[in-house]
Amino acid sequence: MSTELVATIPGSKSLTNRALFAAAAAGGASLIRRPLISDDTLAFARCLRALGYAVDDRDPHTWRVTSPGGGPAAARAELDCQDAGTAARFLPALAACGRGSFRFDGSDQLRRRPLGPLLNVLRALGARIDPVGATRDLPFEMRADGLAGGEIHMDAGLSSQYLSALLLSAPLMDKPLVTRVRALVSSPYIDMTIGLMRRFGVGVDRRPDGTLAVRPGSYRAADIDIEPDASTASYFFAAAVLTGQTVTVPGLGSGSGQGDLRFVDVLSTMGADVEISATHTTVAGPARIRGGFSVDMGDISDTFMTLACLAPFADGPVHIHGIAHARLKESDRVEVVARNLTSCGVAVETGPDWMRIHPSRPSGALVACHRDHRIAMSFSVLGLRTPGVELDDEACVSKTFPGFHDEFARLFGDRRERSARV
Ligand SMILES: O=C(O)C1=C[C@@H](OP(=O)(O)O)[C@@H](O)[C@H](O)C1
Ligand SMILES: C=C(OP(=O)(O)O)C(=O)O
Repeated sequence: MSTELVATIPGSKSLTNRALFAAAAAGGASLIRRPLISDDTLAFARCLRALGYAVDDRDPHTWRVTSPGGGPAAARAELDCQDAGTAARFLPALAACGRGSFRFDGSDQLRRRPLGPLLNVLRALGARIDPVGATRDLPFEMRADGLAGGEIHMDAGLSSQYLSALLLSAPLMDKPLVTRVRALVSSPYIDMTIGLMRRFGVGVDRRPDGTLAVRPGSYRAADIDIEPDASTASYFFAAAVLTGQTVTVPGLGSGSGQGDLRFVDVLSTMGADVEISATHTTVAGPARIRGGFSVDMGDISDTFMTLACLAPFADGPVHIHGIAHARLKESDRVEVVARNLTSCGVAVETGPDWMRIHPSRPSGALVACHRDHRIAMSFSVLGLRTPGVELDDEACVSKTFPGFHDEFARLFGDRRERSARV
């Protein structure tokens, strides 16, 4: 019989950091309710403070951002983006709208991630950006004197975050910005950016030729609620499928602005019973997990690892494609998932932008997380039906969900008890 479990999922990282950006650029006081409190959002808030914005994150339920509006007031700042891709992509575009010298850096992991296409556009719009030392992108030194706007051409095949950064900063530019991009990956995040900007009073025109246009103007301070993180919810929905239970996530429903909620469509293909209402999403695990399908996860690549850890239990192979850009995240996720699945005795094949997982009976292994929160959380799902799965770095989940292991254990039992039951 299926037990109904209600998961408490913290706020969306992507919405929290976009809201922080817009609130900083807006004149007045904005309230961000139920923000995600994790390494990535705290790093973003600290960087905004370094740029001269007042971000009060003392109340865990409601963050308050107070700003005169516009680009940063600071004339000099050192920005440590830590591991946060959103900080390293969005904040250079904000800083470039100010006047001053800004040095950007991040962790070793972030230094390996590409920024080139975005930095080249910022240069073309007026920022001077020089690498520090022999590195490719981060760390770099920026001399900012405002951004001109105008029409830009960019390749967004490595990350959609470059385009989100330009759209978010566009109202602060001198002239209208028109963006013409090729090869856009992770496109639902652009819809999220446009939706969030609208909530702060800024419109983005979608033109029939596929370009996006934003006029100079002002963000309006807002009071917004952050919905639970859909990528994080994927581990709990996948756990429902693996354990044959029912998991509900309140607050994540049909009005969600997060593309990763589409992960539940993949679970439905696997036989799960899925209900998305206005107020919640519920996934009930099937009696048999169906495989034998191919799925393009290019738009929702943060959830491909969740699927890869569920796939060995399906009754046919699962082919995942469109995930080349997932090699450029916290780790080379295609490679790291394949190696860890292989260590667990799962038959896997990979190519440049795909992975095929064959039905297997996984066995326990020490999972190499590579400081990648999603590797830790995805393999925790595999561990629900695999005794002896251990993570070499449990703490790396703090990038997006510091309380992950507690919430997982509260719903599905402690790992050792689970192993004894399997
Ligand atoms: O804009 C965002 O908030 C994000 C966009 C995606 O990155 P890419 O566009 O690099 O795929 C996603 O993987 C990341 O977790 C968050
Ligand atoms: C890719 C991710 O993060 P970011 O790009 O925001 O660092 C992620 O959270 O999986």
